[in-house]
This record gives sequence, C-alpha cells and structure tokens, in this order.
Amino acid sequence: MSRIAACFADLKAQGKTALIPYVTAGDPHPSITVPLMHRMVEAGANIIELGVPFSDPMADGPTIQQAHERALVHGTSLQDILAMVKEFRQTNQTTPVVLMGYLNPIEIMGYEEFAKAAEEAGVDGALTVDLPPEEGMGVLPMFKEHGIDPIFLLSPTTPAMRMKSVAEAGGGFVYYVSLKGVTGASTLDVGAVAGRIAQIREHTDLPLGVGFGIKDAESAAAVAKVADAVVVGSAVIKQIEATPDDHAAIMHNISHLLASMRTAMDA
Ligand SMILES: O=P(O)(O)OC[C@@H](O)[C@@H](O)c1c[nH]c2ccccc12
Repeated sequence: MSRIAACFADLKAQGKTALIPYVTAGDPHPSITVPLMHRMVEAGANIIELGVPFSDPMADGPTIQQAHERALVHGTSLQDILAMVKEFRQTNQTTPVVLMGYLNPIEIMGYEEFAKAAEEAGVDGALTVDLPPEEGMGVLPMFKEHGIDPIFLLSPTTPAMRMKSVAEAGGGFVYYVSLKGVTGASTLDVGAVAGRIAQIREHTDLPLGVGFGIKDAESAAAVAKVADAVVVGSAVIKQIEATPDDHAAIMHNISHLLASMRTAMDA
C-alpha cells in the first residue's frame, strides 16, 4: 500500500480528516524547510504539500507568488527539493510528501529521471497544475511505475463526465479546488463545496481533498465535515510573510495555526 493510501486508511479508522499544509520549499530560506516539515507534522499535519518554486506560478495569488520569489532568490531547485525530502525521510518514514507545482522544472529535469529521483528521495505524489490528465499519457505511466501518485485537480466548473476520467487517471487523492480563482481567496462557500463533493463521490473511491480559501480553524473544521482532507496554503505562507527573517517565529506561528485547525477539525 502506498504511503498516501495508508495515511488515509489510518485516519479513516480513527474517524479523522487529513490536514494538509502547503509550503513552498526554500521559502524564506532553504535551511528552514526540513525543520518546518517536521514541526508541521508535530502540530498535526498528516500530509505535506511541498511547493516547487517557479517563476510563473499562474494558479497562485500574490501571497504564494511571493513565496515562490523568496525561494527563487536562493536558487532552490528541484534537485535541492528532492534532497530536502530525502533528509526529511531520515527521521520520518510515514508522513506522505506531495510535490506541488508546475511542469516546467520537471520537464527540464526529464520525466523519467524525475520519477526515479523522486521515488528514491521518498516522494509520494506529484501535483502538476499545468498537466491535465488528458495530456499526461506519456508521463503518468512513468510516475506510477515509480510509485508517484499523480494528483489531479477538479474545479467548480468541471463537468460530471470529466470527473470520472480525471479520477481514473489520478492516484492518492483527488484535489477539489473550492472556487473559481487563484490560491489565497478570502471567500469559501462550504455549502456549495459539500454539494460538489457529494457529486464527485459518485465517480470515484479516491479520498477527496479540498483546498482554496481555507484560512483558519473555523473554515478548516467546516470543510473537514464534508471532505477527507483539508488543504491550507496561503494562511500558512502568511506566517512566513509576517516575519521572513525570524525563523523561530515562523516555526512557532505555523505550528500554532495548524494545531488550532487540528483541534477544531477533531472536535
Ligand atoms: O492558498 P489556499 O487558498 O489555502 O489554497 C491551497 C493552495 O495554496 C495549495 O494547495 C496550492 C499552492 N499552489 C497551488 C496551485 C494550484 C492548486 C493548489 C495550490
């Protein structure tokens, strides 16, 4: 069983929902990323979404765009990120790590080489925003061969017919984008999300994660009632944005945010 499947099975047995924080690797400095990953697990994170910095993150709002820029200042590369995951795996063999980003850095490395290196580093999934499953024919078998679950996005505008094919092409979990727009939105209609989640469940047995616009304990708890996983990105990155030069404060504030979400989700 894959690490992601095991994680969801374990949570299901406990009647819990997965908490998935997103951080951009290398933001605000490469030295913080691995310790921050461990700290997030201690605070209650079940899966880590690790962003691969890219110069044109077109699905991201200003908060995460700036995270990419801060990480790129230090030249954080895909190779560096795989080394970070490897280091994380030295003391954590159970928490799944999903690389999250855009196709370009993977294309440059080469798909096969990436899949091999990612497997060796201990990566569990890859979410490439600009690779829709329809265009992944050459790539997806390679990912799967190396135990990398391809994670795909569904949106409020995805037609029912496509839900099934996207879910079939994917692995690990399905990521439902809660709204039309970019990351870091301030509005979240939990009622509308619940309706769409029910519809998606008719087409797949994969766990369903929801992201975009979850920013505090209250919104995390509300989404946890209808989904299998809650993804939180911009609210985490805002803690970095607040004190970019104070790593201890960043660790403390992110840990505090995630712990408050965990408590509310489990209540
Ligand atoms: O930032 P938000 O609104 O909390 O949404 C999660 C999101 O940031 C994270 O999953 C993510 C970061 N970059 C992305 C690009 C596309 C889809 C999702 C993402």
